[in-house]
Amino acid sequence: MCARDLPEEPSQEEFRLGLRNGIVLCNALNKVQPGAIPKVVEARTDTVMPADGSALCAYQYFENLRNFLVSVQDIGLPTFELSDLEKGGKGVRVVDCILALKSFSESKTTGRQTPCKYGSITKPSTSGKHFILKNSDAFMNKLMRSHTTEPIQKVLIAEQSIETDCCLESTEMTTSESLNMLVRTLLLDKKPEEIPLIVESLLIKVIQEYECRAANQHLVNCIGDLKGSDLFSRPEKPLPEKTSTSNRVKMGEEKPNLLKVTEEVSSVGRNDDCAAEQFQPGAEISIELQQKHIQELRNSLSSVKSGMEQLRIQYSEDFTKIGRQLYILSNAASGYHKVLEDNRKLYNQIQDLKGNIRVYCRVRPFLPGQANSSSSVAGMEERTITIITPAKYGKDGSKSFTFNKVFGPAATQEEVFSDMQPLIRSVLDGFNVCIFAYGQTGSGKTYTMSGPNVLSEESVGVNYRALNDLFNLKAQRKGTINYEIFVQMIEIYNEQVRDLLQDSGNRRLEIRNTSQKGLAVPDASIVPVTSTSDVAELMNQGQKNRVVGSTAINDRSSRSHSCLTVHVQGRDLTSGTILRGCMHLVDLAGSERVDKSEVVGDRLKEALYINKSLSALGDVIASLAQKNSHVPYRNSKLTQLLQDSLGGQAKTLMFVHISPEPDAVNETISTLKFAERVASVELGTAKANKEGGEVRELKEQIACLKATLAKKEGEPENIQSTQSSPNIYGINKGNATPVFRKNRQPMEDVGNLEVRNNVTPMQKALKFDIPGSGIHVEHNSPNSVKNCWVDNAAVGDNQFENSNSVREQEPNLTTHTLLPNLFYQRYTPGLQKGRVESVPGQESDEFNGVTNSCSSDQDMVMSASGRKVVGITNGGVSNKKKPREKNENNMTTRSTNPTCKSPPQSQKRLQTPVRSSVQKTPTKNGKQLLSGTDGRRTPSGKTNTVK
Ligand SMILES: Nc1ncnc2c1ncn2[C@@H]1O[C@H](COP(=O)(O)OP(=O)(O)OP(=O)(O)O)[C@@H](O)[C@H]1O
Repeated sequence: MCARDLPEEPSQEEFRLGLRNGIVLCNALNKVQPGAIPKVVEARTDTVMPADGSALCAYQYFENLRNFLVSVQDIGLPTFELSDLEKGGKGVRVVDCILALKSFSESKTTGRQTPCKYGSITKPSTSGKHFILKNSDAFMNKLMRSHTTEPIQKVLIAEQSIETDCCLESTEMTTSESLNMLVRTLLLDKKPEEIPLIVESLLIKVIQEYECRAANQHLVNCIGDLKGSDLFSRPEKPLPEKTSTSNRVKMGEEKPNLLKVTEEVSSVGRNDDCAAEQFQPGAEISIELQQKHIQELRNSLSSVKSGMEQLRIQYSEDFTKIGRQLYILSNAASGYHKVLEDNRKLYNQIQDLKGNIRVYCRVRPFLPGQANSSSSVAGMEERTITIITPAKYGKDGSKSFTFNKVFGPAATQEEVFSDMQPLIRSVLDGFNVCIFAYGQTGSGKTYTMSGPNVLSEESVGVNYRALNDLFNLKAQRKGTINYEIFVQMIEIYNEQVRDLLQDSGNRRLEIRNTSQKGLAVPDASIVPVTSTSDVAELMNQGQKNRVVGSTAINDRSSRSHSCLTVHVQGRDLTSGTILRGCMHLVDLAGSERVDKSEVVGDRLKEALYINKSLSALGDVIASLAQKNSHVPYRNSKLTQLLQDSLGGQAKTLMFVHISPEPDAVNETISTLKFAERVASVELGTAKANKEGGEVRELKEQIACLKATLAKKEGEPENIQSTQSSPNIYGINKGNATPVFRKNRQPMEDVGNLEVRNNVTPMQKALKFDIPGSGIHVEHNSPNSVKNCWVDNAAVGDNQFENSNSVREQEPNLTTHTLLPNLFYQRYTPGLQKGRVESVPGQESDEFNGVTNSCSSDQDMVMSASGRKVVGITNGGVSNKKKPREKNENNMTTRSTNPTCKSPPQSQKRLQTPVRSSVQKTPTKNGKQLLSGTDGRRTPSGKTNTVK
C-alpha cells in the first residue's frame, strides 16, 4: 500500500495499515529530505496483500520503518515505536511524528525555523549533545541494523509483547529473556576479537543511559520529597516493588550484571511516562540510604525530642525546686536580717541598760592631694576595724578593735547620722544625750559634727541634721506635745569657756555642775530656735567665732573644744507632763604630737592645753572604767563640761575618728585603745526627765501661796515679777538673735526630777525662817523634798534678798512648804529689776555661779499657767568677786557624792547679809534664825537650823 491507496479520509485503522510497511513514510521523508533513505523496499506487486498486511515481509517491514525512524531521529524529529503501528499501539505518536515531519518540510520550504509542535526531540543532531531519548529505540535500532533479520524479528516481537504487558514482574522476565537473546544474537556471528569492542560499546551506552536515568530518577525523587516536605510527619512510604529488585541486585542474584543492566535499561525505556516511578537501582540505593539517614535522623530527632522533653520536665522540676529553695532562703535571709536587727536592738538595749557609752569609729578618707599610699586600716567589718600595726604592737602585724559601729572612708554623712538618729530622738522623750567627737587632729571630727568648710545638703554634719530631726519630730508631735527648743554654743579654749554665740565672746564663762545632772554654762547665750535655718545661722556664727589655726597637720585645725547644747522642753498637751531633754554635741580639739604638728608660740600653748584636757578626759574614762569612787572631773574644763554625760544618766555616744595615713598609725592605735576603754564605761541606765502632773500641781500650790504672800507685801518696788517672762529662758523668741543672759541655768540642773529626788536627808530636813519676814520654812515633808537643794538655795538667796519687805508684810507667816524663788519671781512684780543687770564686763565668777544656782529652779519650773518664770538674781546683794574657797578636789568629791555635795559658793557669801539680817531681827522666842542653806554647805552634812 502506498499513499495514494489511502482513502480521502482514512480511518485510524486504515491509516495504520497504510503506514505499516513504512513505504509511505520513507517516501515522504525522502521528499522532505532527499536521499534520507537511499533504499526503500517496495511492496511486491505480484503478491496480493491481505487486509491486515500480515503477509508483508518482515524484512520489508522492518527495513523501511527502521530506516525511517533512524533518519527521522537523525533529523531531530520525534519518533515512534514499531509497536505504535501495530493494532492497539499508540498511534498518536505516529501522528506526532508525521506532523513534525510536515513542519520540518514547511520550514525547509519557507526557510524559517518553525517550531516543532509535536515532538520532544527538537534539537538538531548536529549539536553534538547526547540525546536523552524517551526510549531506547534509536539504540535498539542501531543494534538491529547489524543483525540478521530473523533473530531480530523475534526479539522485536518479544519486545512488542513486553511493552503491552502491564505487569512489571512479567515484563522484567520477558525483557531479560529478550535481552539475553538479543545479546546472544548480537554476538553470534561476531569474531571473537570483535566481541570485546561490541560489549564495551554496549556497556558504555548502557552506563550512559543508566546514569541519565538514575540522575533523572534521583531528581524526581528529591522533588517529590521536597514537594511533600513532610519528611518527619508523613508516614513512611513502603518501598516500592522495585526495592525487591534492588535487593536482588545487591544480593547478586543469578543474572549476569551486563544482562541485568540491559534488562533494567530496557525496562526503564518502556516506562518513560512515569519516570519518577521507574526502577533505578543506584538511585534506589541512594534513596534507600537517604531514607535510612532520614530514618536515623528521625530516630535521633525523636530521641532528641524526648531528651528535650525530659530536660524540660527536669528543668521545670529543678526550677520549681530552686524557686522553693530560694523562697526558703529569702525567708531565711530576711529572718537572718531580722535576727541581726533584733540582735542589734537587743545589744543596744543591753548597752542602754548598762549605760555603756556607745562608740562609733569613723575612718577619714585620704584627702585630695595626699599621696594615696596604702592605708593603715587593714580591714573593716560592721563592728570591727583592723589596723596594720608596727612590729611592736603584735607579731601578726595587725590589731583589731571592736566598737558599736565602724564607718569606712566611703561612709556618707547621712549614713553616719542615720545610725545615731534614735539617740537624738530620745532627747525629745526627755533624755539627756551627749555626742562627742574624739580623735587625732585632722582626723575628721569637725567634718562629722559640722561638715566641711563649704556645706551642701549632703555634707552637713551631725549637728545640723540632729536639729533638723528634732524640728521634724516636733512638727510631727505637734498635736500631742508642745516643744520648745533652745541652743547654746560654747568653746573651751585654753581652759577658758567662751560663748560662741556672742561676737564679743571673750568673756570667761563658768561651768556649774551644781547638780548631779547639770551641765551648766549659765552665762552663755541661749537662743530659741524654731527652724533648721535658725540653727544653721547660729552654727555659722558659732563656727566663725571658734578659734581655729593652721598647723602642719590641719589647715584649719580646731584649737578648742566646742559644744553645741540643745535644750528641749516639751509639754504633753493631754497629761500636762513636762519633758526635758538636753543634748550636747561636742567637737573636741584634736590631740596632737607637738613635734609633729610643728607648732610654736600660741599654737604650742594651745596644743598643750588641748592635750592636757584630753589627758584629763582619759583619766576620767579610766576611773569610770575601773568604777573608781573618785572620778577626777574637775581636772579640766572639758571633763567638767562632760561630767553629766560621762558620769550621769545621759545617753552618750563617742565618735572616734582615725586618719588612714600609715605614719599616723601610732596615734591611731592609741586613739582606738582609748576608744575601747570608753566603750567599756558603764554609766547606768539613762532616765527620762519627766515631771508628772502631781509635781506640777504641788508647784502650782506653792505658786499660789507665794502669790498670796506677795499680795500682802506692801513694797512692790522691792520685788521683781517675772510674769511677763515669755519662756523658760527669758529670751526673745521672736528671732534667733543670740541674747546674752548672764544668769541662766541649763534646764537639766533644775528640771530633772531625778536630780530633785536625789536629795540628802539633810536637805529634806531643811528648816529655816526667812530672816526679817517672820516666815518659817520647814523642808521636812516628803512632798516638799521634791525640790533639791538648788531650789532651797534659791529660796535662801531670795529670801535674803527680799527679807525686809516680806518680813514687814507678813512677819508671822510660816509655811511648811518649800518656797522657791518662783514665788517671788512670779508674783512679786519688780523683783527682777534688780537682778539680771550685772555690770557688763564684770567678772562675776563665783558670784554669778551662785546666782545661777539659785535661779536655776526659777528658770525652769513651769508656772501654773504653763508659762515659765525667770529666776531672780541676787538683786541688791553684792556682786563682789570672791576667791574660791574650796579646792578642786573637794568639788570633785562633791560631784561624785550627792549627799556630801557642797552648797554653791554663793550661799557661803550670802551668809553675811543673812546673818546680819538675822542678828538684827530676832525671832519671837528671842533666837536668831540662820539660813537653812548652812546645812547644805557644812562639810559634815549637818543641817544648821538655828532656833
Ligand atoms: N569623711 C570625710 N570625708 C571627706 N573629707 C573629710 C572627711 N573627714 C575629714 N575630711 C577632711 O579632712 C580635713 C580635716 O578634717 P577636720 O578638720 O574635720 O579634722 P579635725 O579632726 O576636726 O581636725 P582638728 O582636730 O585639727 O580640728 C578637712 O579638710 C575635712 O574636710
